[in-house]
Amino acid sequence: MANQRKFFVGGNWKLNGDKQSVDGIIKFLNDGPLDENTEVVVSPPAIYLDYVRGKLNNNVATSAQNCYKVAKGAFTGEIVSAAMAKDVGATWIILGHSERRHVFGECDELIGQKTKYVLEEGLGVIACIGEKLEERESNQTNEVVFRQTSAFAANISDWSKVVLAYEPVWAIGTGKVASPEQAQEVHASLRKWLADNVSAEVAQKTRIIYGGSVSAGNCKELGTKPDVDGFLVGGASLKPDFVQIINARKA
Ligand SMILES: O=C(CO)COP(=O)(O)O
Repeated sequence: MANQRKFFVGGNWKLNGDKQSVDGIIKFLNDGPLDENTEVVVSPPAIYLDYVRGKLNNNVATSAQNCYKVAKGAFTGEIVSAAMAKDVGATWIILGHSERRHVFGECDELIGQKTKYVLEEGLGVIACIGEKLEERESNQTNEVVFRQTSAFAANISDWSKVVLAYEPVWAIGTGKVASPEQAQEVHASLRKWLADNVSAEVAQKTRIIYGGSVSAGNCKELGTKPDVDGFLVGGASLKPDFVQIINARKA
């Protein structure tokens, strides 16, 4: 029996775009057509969240790429809290992205605190995990992704608001996509981890999406795997190819 999980495709724009290019992305998303069976979320740089929400059709949700762990206060230079993202119409926050962990030094503890706060604000969390190349090569993939998932899980009371994004660091922005078998293997292990450590129901219902060099060319095959419930897309989400990725499961 096919699973009941709705396919989920997120576009993480990272630190890219200006009003002109953002208008181009909004146009191809509004023109679509987008598969109604796919939940679509785009994550512009925080400064464009309000602008994008104002122009984008309602069949695409918006997300911040990160946020601080409290709603407001004396945190000069922080760019967005979940409360502020919510105020401009966002419904999701990406947390624990590889670039937050490895470029900006965010640790599991801080990511966990952010997770708790975002869920308390009533927003969804796209919870990112993934191993580095040397960790994969020394057979530590499961150990790393289980540790990262566990730090999220300790702060999650309602898994219906969470999508788990497996993004192997070696595949991000490199053009080296995980094979469908590699993605399926880790996703299946993560689902088993959820069954063993959270509950069978959460394991069955939680979307586990794949990120790392997803393209119009490789999305269909990845999307045939039973535990791949969608994608988190970087570079290709800035191009019209993103529509093909959203429609990956359409015949
Ligand atoms: O980091 C990613 C999405 O969050 C993946 O980026 P790329 O699709 O550019 O490899």
